[in-house]
Amino acid sequence: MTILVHTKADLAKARAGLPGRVAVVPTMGALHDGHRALLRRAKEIADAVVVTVFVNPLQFRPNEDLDTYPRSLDADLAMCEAEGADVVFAPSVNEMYPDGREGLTSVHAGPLGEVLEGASRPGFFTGVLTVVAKLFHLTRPDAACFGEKDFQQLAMVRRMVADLDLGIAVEGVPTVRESDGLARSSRNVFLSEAERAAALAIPAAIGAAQASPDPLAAARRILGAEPALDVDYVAVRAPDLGEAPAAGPARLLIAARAGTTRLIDNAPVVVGDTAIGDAR
Ligand SMILES: Nc1ncnc2c1ncn2[C@@H]1O[C@H](COP(=O)(O)OP(=O)(O)OP(=O)(O)O)[C@@H](O)[C@H]1O
Ligand SMILES: CC(C)(CO)[C@@H](O)C(=O)[O-]
Ligand code: BAL
Repeated sequence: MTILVHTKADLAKARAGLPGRVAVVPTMGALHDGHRALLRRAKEIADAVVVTVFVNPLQFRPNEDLDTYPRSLDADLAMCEAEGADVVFAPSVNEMYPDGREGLTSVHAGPLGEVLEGASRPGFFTGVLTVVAKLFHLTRPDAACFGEKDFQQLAMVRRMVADLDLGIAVEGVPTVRESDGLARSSRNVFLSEAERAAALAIPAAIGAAQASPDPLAAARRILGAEPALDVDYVAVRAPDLGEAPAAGPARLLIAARAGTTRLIDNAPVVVGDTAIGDAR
């Protein structure tokens, strides 16, 4: 049976009763099959699983979708129950930030926090890392599961855990997709039929990039052919998100807006592999 708690005090009591190794799955709720994969992985690598459900205001800019972000705690709880999670921590904003957010001590994200998502959403990674650090302290996990869909976030959490010697095993879970290739995302519910059709240019760009010795050009070509998609960035970087290699394994990362909905995706690619044909 899954225990639902809303306060840090009740979380501490529930945590004290958990046996063995504990894995945490931090989420913003509106759980879907991508989250389900994280819950299942957590179950495999630990004896007990804590899920956090918190739409963190600290990582939203004033013009972003904090107020409209989907919230569905009852359904989230049902999924956590079905997947055998032990505890769900769903705090209020006041519980997490009782002294408000002005002047809050925070985790500085470093240079990697300034590029890609960090360039498009200034302050985003400070907001993410600060709340993740708080959630780690509150849940005291041995392991934590994050999705590769948010690839830069996964890299930044790994970096924080290493730099601050947090001693938590960070587990990356591959991106779960719809049958047509679109990455599962809580924000997909906002897409109209036409926007959703346009969004398919993102997995199409990934497919073309993976089949080309010049992944960036191939992805740009596909994205550029979809006028209903407003591309924020398309980039090839090293697998650790450093500078792209001249040749060899790399990561393609895409962010684009379909209507007002911002979508991100990424995948492994190989730069300069002349053995693979270019799908023009
Ligand atoms: N399709 C997916 N496959 C694997 N992991 C995912 C997927 N979608 C989300 N996750 C992971 O779930 C965790 C919680 O993410 P979050 O609650 O923000 O969901 P989300 O679908 O990414 O929402 P949004 O896309 O609106 O930001 C993160 O570690 C995220 O990477
Ligand atoms: C890690 C996280 C739960 C922090 O709010 C959020 O960024 C998310 O859901 O990916
Ligand atoms: N999934 C990352 C959280 C966000 O977009 O705010």
